[in-house]
Amino acid sequence: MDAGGISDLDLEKYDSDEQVKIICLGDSAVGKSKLMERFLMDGYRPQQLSTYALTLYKYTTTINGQTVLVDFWDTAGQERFRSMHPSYYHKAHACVMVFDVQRKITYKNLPNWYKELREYRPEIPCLVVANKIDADIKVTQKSFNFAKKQGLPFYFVSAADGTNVVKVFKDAIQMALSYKKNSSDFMDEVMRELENFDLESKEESSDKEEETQEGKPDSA
Ligand SMILES: Nc1nc2c(ncn2[C@@H]2O[C@H](COP(=O)(O)OP(=O)(O)OP(=O)(O)O)[C@@H](O)[C@H]2O)c(=O)[nH]1
Ligand SMILES: [Mg+2]
Repeated sequence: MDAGGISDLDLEKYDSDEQVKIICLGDSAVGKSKLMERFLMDGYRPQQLSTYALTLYKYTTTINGQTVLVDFWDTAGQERFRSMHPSYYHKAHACVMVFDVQRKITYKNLPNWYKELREYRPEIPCLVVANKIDADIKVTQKSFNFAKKQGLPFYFVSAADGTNVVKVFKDAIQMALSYKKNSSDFMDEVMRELENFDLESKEESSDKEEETQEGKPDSA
């Protein structure tokens, strides 16, 4: 894999018709990287290491005779940070949100990830993915209602044996493309405008004003 240069992080490119950006969210160790690797290389190497930096996985496909370049964005250690840098969401066209069926807490955290996603990208398609079903196939009989409640597509998958992995990512690409075609540029325009504001000013105004010590003489 090429190391990639700074141009890989040039977000302007996502304005062109044939490029889409798909992000992946979810707690640490749910299998985000393994799912992408499975899809892209159609191989699976169990590995304990987690990814500590941003990884861009590049994928090229042809849809309706048109070449489409897909960038899958993967980042790691998300659990520790609880939230992502805004540029991770910027100009994303679809999101794959992953939890681990073997660890309930990763399912319980989905609403947090979803809330943050919607703060930055109110409209993009979001696919909910229950990973690691190979470890216990019976979990597919359990109901995970979060996706249904939010009206999101839901998939049982396994990066280990490949179940539904291609389906999820192909669907994600399709949805990203149709989002890009059909969404009015209006929302992106608004987001761009908002980003010109100092993001912190939002926080300041919602915080209670700190008491100021200024001008107070030291009491001796
Ligand atoms: N049994 C099983 N194990 C899996 C599956 N997918 C991933 N794993 C294992 O789960 C662990 C975490 O997988 P990663 O892909 O590194 O998880 P991640 O979500 O990218 O984690 P961070 O990079 O830390 O955010 C690894 O040990 C994988 O081998 C799966 O489908 N089934
Ligand atoms: Mg990872």
